[in-house]
Amino acid sequence: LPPKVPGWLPIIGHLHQAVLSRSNLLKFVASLSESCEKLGGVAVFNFGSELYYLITNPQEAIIAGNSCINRHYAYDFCKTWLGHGLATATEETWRHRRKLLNPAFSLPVIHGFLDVFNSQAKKLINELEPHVGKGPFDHSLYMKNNAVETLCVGTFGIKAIEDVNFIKKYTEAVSEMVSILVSKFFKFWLQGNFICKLTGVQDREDSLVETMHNMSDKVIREKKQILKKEALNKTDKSEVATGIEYRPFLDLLLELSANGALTDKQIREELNTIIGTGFETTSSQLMFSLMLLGAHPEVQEKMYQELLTVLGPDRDVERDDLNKLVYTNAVIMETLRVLPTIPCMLRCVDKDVKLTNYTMQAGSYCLIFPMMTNIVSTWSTKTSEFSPERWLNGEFKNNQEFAAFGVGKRGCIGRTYAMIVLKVQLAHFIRRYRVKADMSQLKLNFDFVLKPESGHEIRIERGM
Ligand code: HEM
Repeated sequence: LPPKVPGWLPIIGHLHQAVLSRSNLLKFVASLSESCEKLGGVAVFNFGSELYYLITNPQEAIIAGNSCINRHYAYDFCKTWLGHGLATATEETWRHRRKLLNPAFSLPVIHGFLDVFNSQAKKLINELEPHVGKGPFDHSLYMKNNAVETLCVGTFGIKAIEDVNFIKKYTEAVSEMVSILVSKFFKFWLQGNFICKLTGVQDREDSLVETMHNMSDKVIREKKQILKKEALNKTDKSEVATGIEYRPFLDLLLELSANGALTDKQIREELNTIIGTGFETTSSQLMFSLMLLGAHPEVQEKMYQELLTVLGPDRDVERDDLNKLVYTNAVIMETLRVLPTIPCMLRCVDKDVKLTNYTMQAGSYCLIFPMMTNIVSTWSTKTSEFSPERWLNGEFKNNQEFAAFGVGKRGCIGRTYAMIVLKVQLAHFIRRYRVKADMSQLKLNFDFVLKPESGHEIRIERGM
C-alpha cells in the first residue's frame, strides 16, 4: 500500500477527521492534498472500512482516470433527477451514451451557439448596469441565473422558452434541487428515508423532480411534433425562418437517436444532465475570472486592449474571432488553473489498477485531485499566483495533464461549450465595464463544486 495520510486510528481509520471537518469540506480536502503531495503524490486514506487512494501526481492521475470509470456512490443522490444520464451512468451505459453524445458537443455545433452566447452576455451586462459606480455588490445570482438560462436556451431551444415562465420556473427548480442534494450529501441524517420524509425534504425533492421532468417531457413532445411536421412539409423550417443558425441539444439528441438509440426518458436524462452539470461550473468560473481580473488591473487592461484590437468597442464575438483572443484564452486557462470549479474526481476502483509504484486494489475508491495544490497555494497567498503569461511563455500547456476539465476518458464533455461561453461573456463584460475586486476577502466553499461563499463582491465602473 502507498503511505497512509497522518491521523489514522484503528477501526475508524480517518473517519474522525472527516466528521470533524464536515462544516469545512474544502479545508479537509486541501489538507488531504497537502499530505498526499508530501507523501509523493499517491497515498491512502480510510473512511472506516472503506479504502481510498489519494492521487495528486498528474501522471498517476491520468492512469487512474482512464482505468476507473465508475463514479463513487455519492453521485447516486443525483439519480432521482439525472437518472442514468452521462454524469451518473455506470460504465456500460456511459460507454454507449458518451459515444452517442460526443458529436453533439463538437466545435461546429458549439459555434452554432454563438448567437445565443452573445445575446445572453449582453443581457447579463445590461442587468448589471444599475450597479455601475455604486460600490461592491454580490454578482453571484446574476451569473447563476444567466448561466442556467443560457443552458436552457442551448438545450431546449428558443421556442421552448419563449414562455418566460418556463425559464424562471426551471431555473428556480434547478437551484433548489442542487441545494437539497448538497444538504443530503452533508447531513447524514437526511440520507435515511424516514427522516428525509419526516422533515419534508423528500416531498420537496420529489415535487421538484416531477416539475423538471414534466417540463422537459413537454418540450420533447412538442419538439417531436414540430420535427414531424417539418419532415412532412420540408419548406417549413421554423428555426431557420427566425434567422437563428443553431441546433439546440434537444434537436441533436432527437436526431442522434432517430433509429431508437435513446428513448424519450433517456433524452430527458441527458438534457437535465447538461443543465445540471453546466450551470454552476460555468457561472462560478466566470465569477472567479472577474474577481481575478478585478484584483489584477494590469491583466484586465491587457485583455481589454486585445478585445478592442480584435473586436472593436461593441461588436459581437464571431467564430473567426475565437482563435484570435489569445490573451483572453490565457486568462481563462489561468483562472481554471488557480481556481478550478471541479478540483476532485471521486471514482470506484472496480479492478486492480497498476500505478507506477503501487497497485490499487479492486473494491476500493480513488480521489483524483491534481488541481487541489494550485487552489491551496492561491488560497494561502491569495493572488500572487495568478499570471496568464504562463500560458503564453510555455510554462503551462493545455495538455492531458491539465485536469481542470478532468483527466482520462471520462473528462468533461462540455469543455468546448465552457471555453467559448466564458470567452464571449468576458469579451462583452470587459469592454463595457472596468471591474474591481478584493481577493483577500474571498472565502471559498466546496460542495460538489468550488464556489465563492463570501467576500466575492465586485465593483463595476463605466468602461476603460
Ligand atoms: C468551466 C466550466 C466547467 C468545468 C471546470 C468542468 C469540469 C468538469 C470535470 C472536472 C469533469 C469530470 C468529473 C469527474 O471525472 O468526476 C466534468 C464532467 C462533466 N461535465 Fe463539465 N465542466 C465545466 C462545464 C461543463 C458544461 C458547460 C457542461 C455541459 C454543457 C458540462 C458537462 C459535463 C458532463 C456531462 C460531465 C460528465 C462527463 C462524463 O461522465 O462522461 N461541463 N466537468
